[in-house]
Amino acid sequence: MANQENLPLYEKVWLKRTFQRAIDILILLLLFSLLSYRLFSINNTFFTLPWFLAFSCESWFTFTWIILLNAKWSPAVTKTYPNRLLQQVPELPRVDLFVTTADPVLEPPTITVNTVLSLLALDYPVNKLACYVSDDGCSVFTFYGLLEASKFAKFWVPFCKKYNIQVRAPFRYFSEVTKSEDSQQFKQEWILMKDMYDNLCQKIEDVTRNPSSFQFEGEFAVFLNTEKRNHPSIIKVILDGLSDGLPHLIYVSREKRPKYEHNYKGGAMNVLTRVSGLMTNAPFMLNVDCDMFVNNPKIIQHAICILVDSKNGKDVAFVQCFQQFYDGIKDDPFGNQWVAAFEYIIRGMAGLQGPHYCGTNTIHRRYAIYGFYPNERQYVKKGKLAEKILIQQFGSSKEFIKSATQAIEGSDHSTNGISSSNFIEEAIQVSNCGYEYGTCWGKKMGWVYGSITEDVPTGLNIHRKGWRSEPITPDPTAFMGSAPGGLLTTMVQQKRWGSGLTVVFFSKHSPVMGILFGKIQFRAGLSYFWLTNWGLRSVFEVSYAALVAYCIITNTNIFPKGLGLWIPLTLFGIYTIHTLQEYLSKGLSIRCWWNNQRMITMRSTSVWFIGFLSAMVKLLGISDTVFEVTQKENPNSVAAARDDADAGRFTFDESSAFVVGTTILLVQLTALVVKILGVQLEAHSGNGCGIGELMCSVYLVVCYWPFLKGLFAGGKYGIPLSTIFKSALLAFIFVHFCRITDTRSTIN
Ligand SMILES: O=c1ccn([C@@H]2O[C@H](COP(=O)(O)OP(=O)(O)O[C@H]3O[C@H](CO)[C@@H](O)[C@H](O)[C@H]3O)[C@@H](O)[C@H]2O)c(=O)[nH]1
Ligand SMILES: [Mn+2]
Repeated sequence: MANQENLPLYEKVWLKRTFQRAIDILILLLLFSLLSYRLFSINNTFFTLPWFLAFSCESWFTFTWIILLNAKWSPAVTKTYPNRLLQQVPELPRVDLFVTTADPVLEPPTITVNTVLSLLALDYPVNKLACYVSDDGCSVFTFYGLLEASKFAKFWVPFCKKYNIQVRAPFRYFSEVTKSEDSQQFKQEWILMKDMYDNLCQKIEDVTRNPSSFQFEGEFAVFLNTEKRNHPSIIKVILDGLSDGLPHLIYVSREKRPKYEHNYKGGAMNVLTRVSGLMTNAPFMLNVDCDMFVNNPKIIQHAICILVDSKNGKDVAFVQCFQQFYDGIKDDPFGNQWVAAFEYIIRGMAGLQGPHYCGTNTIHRRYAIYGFYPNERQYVKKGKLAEKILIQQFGSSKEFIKSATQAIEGSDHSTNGISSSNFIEEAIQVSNCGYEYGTCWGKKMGWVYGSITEDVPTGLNIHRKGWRSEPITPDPTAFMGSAPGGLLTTMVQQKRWGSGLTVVFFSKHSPVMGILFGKIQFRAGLSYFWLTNWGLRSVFEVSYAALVAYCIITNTNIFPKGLGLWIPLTLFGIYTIHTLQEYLSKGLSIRCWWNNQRMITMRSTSVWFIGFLSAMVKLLGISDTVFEVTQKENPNSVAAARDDADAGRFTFDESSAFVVGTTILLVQLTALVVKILGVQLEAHSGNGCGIGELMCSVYLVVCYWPFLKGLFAGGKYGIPLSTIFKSALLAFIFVHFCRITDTRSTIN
């Protein structure tokens, strides 16, 4: 006990994964052999378009493998010691809590209410917390829900603390029943709480069901005649942090006007940063999406261990918690629970400069968000910032500049001291559309604009200044959220990532620029490619899929024959065993592994490709991309939805998201039919299509099996005729193209 003061608040433990490293290397060697085979097979007959395509794609796959191998090479786990915190730190720092919501229909207010309740009940000194909710939907129902929730919180928070409840999001907590060993008094209070919670949900449900009968009076009057994309700033202090043993709770709906870009979530986060800067100005800020409730009430203490550690914490800009999901469908049919990716990639990045910023479940250092370098504070102090520069950087609000200066100078334990009477006035000013005009917000500091995956460039902008980040995985899990519940929602989300990440790849925030002109370490920058390449990757995967079909239809080959065929075969075999082993060793099932494998193939040959194309259209300045919010199920009905027969089944609609996938499938089917019927073209000089091409094509059809079933099924389980028609047309054009290019080469 005596020497507790010298003990670190957190430690990094390196993991040994010798076996996996060996397999990774083996796969790399096989990839190199395949490339060498290609090079050695160049001669007159082989230097053709298919050869060139195969060589480019395989070079790309090798490059991708190097990226992955590098990212996974030195995994680490970060361990935190919150018990030491209280002994070493005289006073815990303030933390501002940010929640974003954007649409009361796609994100039912009950979800946001539950997240907020779990935040208000955090195990952290109440006077050190303030919760800010950004509502991009400008919905009176969200506001109403929060207002009602704040009344319930007066009972809920003390109840959680009295009985040391772990899960403090009521919908989740009440989904379990009380145990027989619980005391009588507890049971009584439990029933009372449950009644109150049910009552709260009922009230919210009633108003959302009958929007027309809502009375826009008193507090709610400002919402009258507002439109989602055309309204003034609305800021309301719901809880003032002075009484009731509850943190501040502030509702913020920033101004929106049709002529102004609002920059989606990034814009909302920057407004929250400024509004909170005025009021509480905490040195640290937690940000969560509206569906990510707190599952471990001690999470802030864990994160603070890292951020205030005097030895190793000074250059940590943010602490990232894994995204984990509740009530996930069994065996992850849509591949959106990300268990393996987090385990292998994020842990790997932890051993480098740190994980990328995932957009939610993150505790940020305000100073880093303000665009400074890790050791810049000392210079700032000496130099005294000129007012003119501050206005250029932070905008014209004098009060905000005062607060920012305090944050920069590191007077962590003081608030800005703005009086509550002029707070609203100033807060409205900093959340107006025009405020950021001519400032550094969204460019050099804060949440970075320009991509619909705002999180990645924002994290890159921080890492390129030399900051590090740390992941934490406390037990119990820090936060839990809802994964997309269906195929379409998953595909829409993946399309957004494919598009947004491509834009990042080609922007000045790309990892290449970070390595060349910033302070991103080489290997950390390389590991970022794993993410920013998602869209780009699809171009090669789609080309390869097309190439295989082309070979079968025109009776040519790209794979070696005879002994040489063993190279791709071994590669495929070892890769399969390797990924399977990764899943099994994480306790995941074979089914889950397969579901993920086929989803990886499906998304990278369909929606990522659409995302890539839309990013190109945006980069060429033809049209902009839109952030499509992920549909969240009403928390009170999730469990029921999971039980119904639909859970995990593939359902389709007319969305363009399905056209590319259906085309890929039709093209492969055509190729296989051509082969089976024996109506291929005559092979040139004995180099006809072989077993390798056929196996690839069959593998693709197996991956696309749910689509194949969809071709024949009816109702929502079937692919709509219009989609099939569009895809058939595209497939026909492709097959026709194969035939004409081949005739030409025969004539030559
Ligand atoms: O104009 C907008 C659009 C979205 N959001 C909020 O952004 C969050 C994320 O949106 P969601 O539709 O849930 O996207 P997901 O694909 O589930 O989110 C992942 O990907 C996003 C970037 O694409 C990140 O911002 C998220 O943190 C990350 O969880 C939600 O709280 C939304 O309310 C806004 O505040 N304003
Ligand atoms: Mn989400």
